[in-house]
Amino acid sequence: MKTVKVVAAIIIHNNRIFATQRGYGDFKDGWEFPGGKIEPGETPQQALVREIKEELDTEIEVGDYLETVEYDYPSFHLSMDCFFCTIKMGDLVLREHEAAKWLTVETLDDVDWLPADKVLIEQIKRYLMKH
Ligand SMILES: Nc1nc2c([nH]c(=O)n2[C@H]2C[C@H](O)[C@@H](COP(=O)(O)OP(=O)(O)OP(=O)(O)O)O2)c(=O)[nH]1
Repeated sequence: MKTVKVVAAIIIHNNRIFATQRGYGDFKDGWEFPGGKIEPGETPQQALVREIKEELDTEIEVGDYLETVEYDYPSFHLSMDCFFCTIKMGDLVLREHEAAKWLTVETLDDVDWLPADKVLIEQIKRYLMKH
């Protein structure tokens, strides 16, 4: 099975996390962390800065690494590096996503996360409670 290498931004602001809803494709309407595929020659951090600029017209600072999610979808294996990020400049304009929400520890479970993301949610809650 082919492996798709992805990087995802857990954007944090005032103790809230930015979740986005996919606007197209196989996972349309699922909720995710913004990001995308790492291109050849890029570090995960460089890919993340590029993706967030493209998708949300915003410059981010990539901070703490959380974990790499390994997940088998029916047609590919996903390997997704996840980093906490903060906003340097920009207003998170939705250029590709159909919706977005700022979620708190209490509301993090309220959206329908993509299957691979579910394992991350408990960890993010713990992180938010510690910081
Ligand atoms: N960005 C992101 N992708 C995720 C998450 N969870 C998850 O399973 N994925 C999957 C969905 C996609 O198959 C892949 C992300 O790649 P992508 O954002 O470049 O996907 P895409 O379908 O838009 O691909 P493309 O049109 O650019 O080829 O990872 C997540 O939290 N964030």
